[in-house]
Amino acid sequence: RFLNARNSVNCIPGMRPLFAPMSLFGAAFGTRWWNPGLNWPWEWRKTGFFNHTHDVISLVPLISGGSSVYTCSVDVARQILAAEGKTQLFKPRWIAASLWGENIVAASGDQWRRHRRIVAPALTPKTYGLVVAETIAVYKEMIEGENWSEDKEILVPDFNRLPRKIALILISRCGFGLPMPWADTPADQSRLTFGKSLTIVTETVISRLIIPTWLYKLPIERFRIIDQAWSGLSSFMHTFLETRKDVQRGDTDSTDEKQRGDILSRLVAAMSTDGKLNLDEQEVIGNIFTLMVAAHETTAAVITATLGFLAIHEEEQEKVYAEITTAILASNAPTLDDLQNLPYLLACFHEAMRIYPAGVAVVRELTDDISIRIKRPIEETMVLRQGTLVVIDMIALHHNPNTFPEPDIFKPSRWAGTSEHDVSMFGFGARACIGRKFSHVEALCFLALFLRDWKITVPVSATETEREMGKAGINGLAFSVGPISLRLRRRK
Ligand code: HEM
Repeated sequence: RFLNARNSVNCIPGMRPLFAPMSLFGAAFGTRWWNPGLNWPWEWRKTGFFNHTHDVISLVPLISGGSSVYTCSVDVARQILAAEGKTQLFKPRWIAASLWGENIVAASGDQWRRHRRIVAPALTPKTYGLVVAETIAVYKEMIEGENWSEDKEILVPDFNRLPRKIALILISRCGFGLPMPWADTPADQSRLTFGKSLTIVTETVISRLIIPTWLYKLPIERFRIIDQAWSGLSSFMHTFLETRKDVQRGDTDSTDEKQRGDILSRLVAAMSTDGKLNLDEQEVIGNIFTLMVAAHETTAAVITATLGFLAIHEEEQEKVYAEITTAILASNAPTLDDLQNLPYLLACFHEAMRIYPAGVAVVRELTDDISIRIKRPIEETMVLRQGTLVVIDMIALHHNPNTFPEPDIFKPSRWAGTSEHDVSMFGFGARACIGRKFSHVEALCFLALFLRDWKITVPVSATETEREMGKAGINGLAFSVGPISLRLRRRK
């Protein structure tokens, strides 16, 4: 079995652990020398890929799980993903489709093209204008909801929960027209709210993929709540869908609703469209869920990381503060145009995302042989065989000293002059992130408001905070910094 598996990855050198990372035992044992576990790209970021001397390695498990090929090279990633849209690349089926229904993230080939053509036109300047307006509103709701209005100085433990809440509210309101409030308390105490259900569901996506469903039926309180969240979320989504269908059929008088043109409107409209741009109900549910998860966890994780780094690096924070006060001086609240005048803040956001890339792996299955040129350990052509599972390891790639010298150091200036379209943390080629602009607008607007009003510091030493951030891992489907505490001091 082992020899066959090794041959399937063309005998490329690499790791030979007992279990594949994405398998029940592999995930359960965590990262050990004999078991990479789910978090190995982070834990071994300094030494992986034979100390970054190899562009491509293989991972062949000795006992269970499939083999795969990993790359840490931007150049190799671009070569592989250049085949996107042709027939050689597929998303593995287990990625997301099995949980909720076919969707833009999980689909391949013509199916993917159909989903992308339906969803992409919903992300327009009108949407981004709404993101700015709602970010300003949610920021105020946060200050009131957290009772900070009168405070001069505040210590916020587990700061990570705030960006998570903000990002969830923003994608719900701006993408799906769901008026999610800051205070998320259920009318009926025995039921979970939509926000709580979605949070639990996103936190348990990976375990849901790995652990058999019958285990959740055991009389264990934690499993009962998880099960309740999954079934509750499903009925919430069907309700949203029915409501929006009524609106589009004209059963309600709300002109606002009818003119919305958001992601949900486009998905629902696709249900009554014939031909190539049609979606069935399960596909609409699949897309709602996937977009909500893809949008909120990623952006939230990077906002937290950005604030963590700026709290540690006061001199960078002061540079950003000077930029913010100049850029939004004229107005009390930033506009979409003002956000273009915050290049250094954007560079800080990108640098935090490079160190903690929220989209942690880009995974494809090859349906045909592909030849690639590699540089390390020697320049040569390498053939990746049909059937190979290829993982573009976004942590190794963004910590590769050959591409990013001194990769552990927070250095926003390294992004100076990079076009925002070329930022590798959002993926490559035809399937690069559809929400890049959404995430930029949301993050810049929130960070500008927050850093304009508060000077942030770390309550423990900088080294200790970096260590807290470094307890990073996959949270739901996004890679995210560990929980951090921040001290806020009002600027004026
Ligand atoms: C910091 C924030 C974000 C990061 C780091 C990020 C990262 C990524 C990456 C690396 C991919 C490529 C995955 C692949 O090729 O397999 C991707 C795809 C995608 N992202 Fe994002 N993303 C972010 C925010 C968002 C937001 C805000 C949305 C929605 C509004 C979104 C929706 C999507 C979708 C739908 C895809 C799949 C596109 C396709 O396959 O055609 N993402 N993202």
